[in-house]
Amino acid sequence: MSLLQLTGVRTNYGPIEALRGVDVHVKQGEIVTLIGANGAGKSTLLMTICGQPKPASGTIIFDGQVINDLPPHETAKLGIAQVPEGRRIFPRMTVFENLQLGATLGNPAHFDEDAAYCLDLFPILAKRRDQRAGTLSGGEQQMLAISRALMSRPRLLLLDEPSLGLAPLIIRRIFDVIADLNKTRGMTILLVEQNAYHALKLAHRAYVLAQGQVVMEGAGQELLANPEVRAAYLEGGSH
Ligand SMILES: Nc1ncnc2c1ncn2[C@@H]1O[C@H](COP(=O)(O)OP(=O)(O)OP(=O)(O)O)[C@@H](O)[C@H]1O
Repeated sequence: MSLLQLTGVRTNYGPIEALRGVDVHVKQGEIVTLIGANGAGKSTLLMTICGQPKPASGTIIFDGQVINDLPPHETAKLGIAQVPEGRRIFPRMTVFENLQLGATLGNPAHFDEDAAYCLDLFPILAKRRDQRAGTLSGGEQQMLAISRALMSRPRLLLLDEPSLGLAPLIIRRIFDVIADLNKTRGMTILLVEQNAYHALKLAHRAYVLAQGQVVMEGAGQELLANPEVRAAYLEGGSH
């Protein structure tokens, strides 16, 4: 059974139909990637799962429960954590305070262990522990955003364009960590990426979204080798 199952999901912004009947599922322990051009609806899909905006129709089931009508704080309580595009860390708070905030939904008994885990995962954050988050580089902020999400021990991690605007070396580190979280912690991950090469390489399965609809799906490696995918999303890209 899938941990997450979207069936016929439609999401509108007023007259704009951002999702037009999307079927996507994610099984426990999988990395699933969504790729697609700007405006295809990828971010809307992640946000709809979290509860804002709400789907106009269709069904979203998480661990056997229909979550269509749940607001973001309720989906977060169920174990869905999102690292949004643009990171949205708290710039005036320190690195450590950001981690503390991320842990508010978690079990306080796990705090020390989880903070140590994150600071070990990204040693640069340990160095910057008492520094205001707004003074970090883009890559460090992304590492903090991922760490903050991990502090609640999510059952499903949603990552929206984690490589956006980062240098190639940092991108590699971020993708290594995503792979490692999945391998060593069994973390289930739904990843939205413009960087299709890295994202498809990493994914067990992937979907291509265009104009609010799934137009292709398959194993990550299969889509990576697909001539249409290569022409549309890979050739000329930086990887
Ligand atoms: N808050 C909003 N209000 C109105 N329209 C929106 C809003 N957010 C997104 N849209 C529109 O919904 C459609 C899907 O946008 P979305 O951001 O989900 O796409 P995306 O695939 O994530 O693109 P990008 O890679 O540029 O973030 C686009 O037509 C976009 O202009």
